[in-house]
Amino acid sequence: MIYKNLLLTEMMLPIIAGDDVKKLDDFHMQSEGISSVQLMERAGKSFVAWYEDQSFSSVIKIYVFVGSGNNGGDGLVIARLLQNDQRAIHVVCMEPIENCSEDFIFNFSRLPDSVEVVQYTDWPKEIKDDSVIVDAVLGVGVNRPLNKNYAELISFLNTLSAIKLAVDLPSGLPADHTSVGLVFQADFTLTFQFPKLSLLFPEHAEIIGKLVVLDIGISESSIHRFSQNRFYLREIDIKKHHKYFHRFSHKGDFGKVLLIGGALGKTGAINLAGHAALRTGSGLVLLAPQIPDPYKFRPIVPELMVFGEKGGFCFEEFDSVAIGPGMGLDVNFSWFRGLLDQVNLPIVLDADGINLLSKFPELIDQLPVNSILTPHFKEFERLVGKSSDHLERIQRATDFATKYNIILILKGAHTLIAMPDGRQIFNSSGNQYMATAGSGDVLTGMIASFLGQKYSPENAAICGVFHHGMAGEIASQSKYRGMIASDIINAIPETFVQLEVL
Ligand SMILES: NC(=O)C1=CN([C@@H]2O[C@H](COP(=O)(O)OP(=O)(O)OC[C@H]3O[C@@H](n4cnc5c(N)ncnc54)[C@H](O)[C@@H]3O)[C@@H](O)[C@H]2O)[C@H](O)CC1
Ligand SMILES: [K+]
Repeated sequence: MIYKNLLLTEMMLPIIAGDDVKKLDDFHMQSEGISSVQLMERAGKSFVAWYEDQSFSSVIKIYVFVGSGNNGGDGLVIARLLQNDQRAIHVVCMEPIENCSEDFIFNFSRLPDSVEVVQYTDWPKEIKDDSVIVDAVLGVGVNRPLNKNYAELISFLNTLSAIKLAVDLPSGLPADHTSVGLVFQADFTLTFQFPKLSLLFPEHAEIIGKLVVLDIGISESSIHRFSQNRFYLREIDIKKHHKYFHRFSHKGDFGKVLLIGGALGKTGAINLAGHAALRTGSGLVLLAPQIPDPYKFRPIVPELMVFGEKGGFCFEEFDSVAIGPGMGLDVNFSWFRGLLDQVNLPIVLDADGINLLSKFPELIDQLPVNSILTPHFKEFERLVGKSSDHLERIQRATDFATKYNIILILKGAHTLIAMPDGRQIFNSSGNQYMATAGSGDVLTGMIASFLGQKYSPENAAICGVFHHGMAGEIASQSKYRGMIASDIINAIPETFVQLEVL
């Protein structure tokens, strides 16, 4: 355990390396006194429990493809548990049974006669579109490129429009790094206990489909023994990162936020950030648009105030400051350096605030400790250079966060929060509909709001990222691809209601 200052209860679900899964299973089995067959049974059961809840559970034909290891063993448990009078289950084995793992062989012997079994080499390669395909060929044990039969099978399955489910990992996908080869293309990936790192990579979006993490009863304390520095942020983690207010709390406790940005033509950005800050609970929000006559600026809602005074910002009057949304790059170096010189509390830096750091890298060192940077991939690339893949990108994010003692939020699907102590936290909330103009400005406003409410920078980052994703999920339930950033803002209050953070 490398983060000794954190209690187990303060930590999130660790994402452990594929190579450690076997060690984790062994440790768990020893400490809980259960056998590997029992653990495999739990994996199969959790898969089937999920399956029976899906709209496609009424499909009659199910094909289960099994490899020689324990992923294949899981497939056999699934085949047995799915079997009933209404369904026809076909198991296709990639290897001769005698070459398979012990637990595979045991579960093979438990298959009921009603399950039809065929060797891949004898299989006629026919599947109707109204079938379900369960891919239990390879899991975390994949250790070499696919041979001819495996490649042929996966290429064929990928052409079909049947519903495709991957057990633990889409076959062929390595657990911890980017795939370069052929991989099963799933509609759903049902992964056991914790998401494997590669399931969080944008390169694999097309092959993972919808990601579901199934609990198979391995305790978090067992998983923590193998934890390195990667965690998965889920709904159950959020409550403990929040502050609570009481009847006697006053406007000051909820914080006074200053948002600097909004050049001509881009004032919407601070409007969105400001509105989001209010909806996140800020007491007072002032917008400082970077236009010739700030008092001509019309805030999006009357609760927003405008900061238009000449002669400096008096940062000590504010509980939090965010710089960047819509600010533009037409900013002079000494003005920007002056801002960073004056401010002595952690700030949020977004968009053009980050682009300015790329333009004037000598200012990176001037960021107050624990400041929060929220780049998307392109802004991050401008800051640190191109990464060859997501694995390299997240490493660079961590290097940056530790080197400069800041929190770096790398926005995207499964947004990464890179902490200055080296932890990498991957977010679970959010969806594709959030990729819309102004979504990032909303996040900035939310994080600035939590900072202003005197959350620690770490908690402000965690709560901001999670609530933002959750608000996106809520808003998209009725808007789908027509969702806009303002819809995300309007859904923020509902996130607090659903999480019972009141
Ligand atoms: N705690 C858990 O998450 C549990 C996971 N379970 C499942 O077990 C697999 C891992 O099983 P393992 O036997 O270690 O590996 P695989 O089944 O993925 O594959 C190993 C098998 O395949 C051969 N192989 C490797 N690469 C290739 C290739 N390119 N082509 C052909 N064959 C290949 C290798 O030689 C082995 O023979 C995990 O993913 C879960 O699904 C447990 O059931 C419960 C606990
Ligand atoms: K699989």
